[in-house]
Amino acid sequence: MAHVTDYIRTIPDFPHEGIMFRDVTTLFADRDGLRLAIEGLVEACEGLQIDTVAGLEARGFILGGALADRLGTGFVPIRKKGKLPGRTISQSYKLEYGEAEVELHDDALHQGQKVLLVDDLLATGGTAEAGIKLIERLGAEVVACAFVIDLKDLGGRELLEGLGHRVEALCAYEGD
Ligand SMILES: O=P(O)(O)OC[C@H]1O[C@H](OP(=O)(O)OP(=O)(O)O)[C@H](O)[C@@H]1O
Ligand SMILES: Nc1ncnc2[nH]cnc12
Repeated sequence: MAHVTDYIRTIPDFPHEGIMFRDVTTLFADRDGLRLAIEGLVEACEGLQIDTVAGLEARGFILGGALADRLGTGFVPIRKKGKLPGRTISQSYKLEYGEAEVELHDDALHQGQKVLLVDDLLATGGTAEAGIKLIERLGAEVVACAFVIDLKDLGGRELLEGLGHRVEALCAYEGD
């Protein structure tokens, strides 16, 4: 039986020397691959009590929109700085190959709302942690963080679990 890793391409030295870039465009482009990813995430998150799905730009939008539809919720985008038109809150963070800032509309979530946070890939966990901070600053609660890929060597799972969060991932890479 096929696995999501069958559809994920590795491109060495992108965007910098030494980075093994796990490219999910080939997963998303294939109808069986995309379905495997969405079905896997639905299965991993089934039974969770959630009110909405939040996705991290950009690849988390592709998965998050489909997942929200399948789980019967709306979708809230957490965007890179300067993209959201309304009043925002923002959070800066470090990632495997740089620094960035993400934003959330300040009325996108409300007190007590239960949120599933989705992205394609967990590396250092910096992006997800920034997303969690934004969600929590609006008084909402992150019920779980779901990813297709866990880059185990980079410690993202330990970071998020250490903060008390449930982490779901469909596949892992280590030992690059
Ligand atoms: O766990 P971390 O170390 O934070 O890294 C993971 C993040 O890095 C990638 O996004 P990237 O910032 O490259 O943006 P993109 O999706 O817009 O390409 C990936 O899609 C995650 O969002
Ligand atoms: N190695 C990697 N491949 C793809 N996306 C990433 N985001 C952070 N690290 C990454």
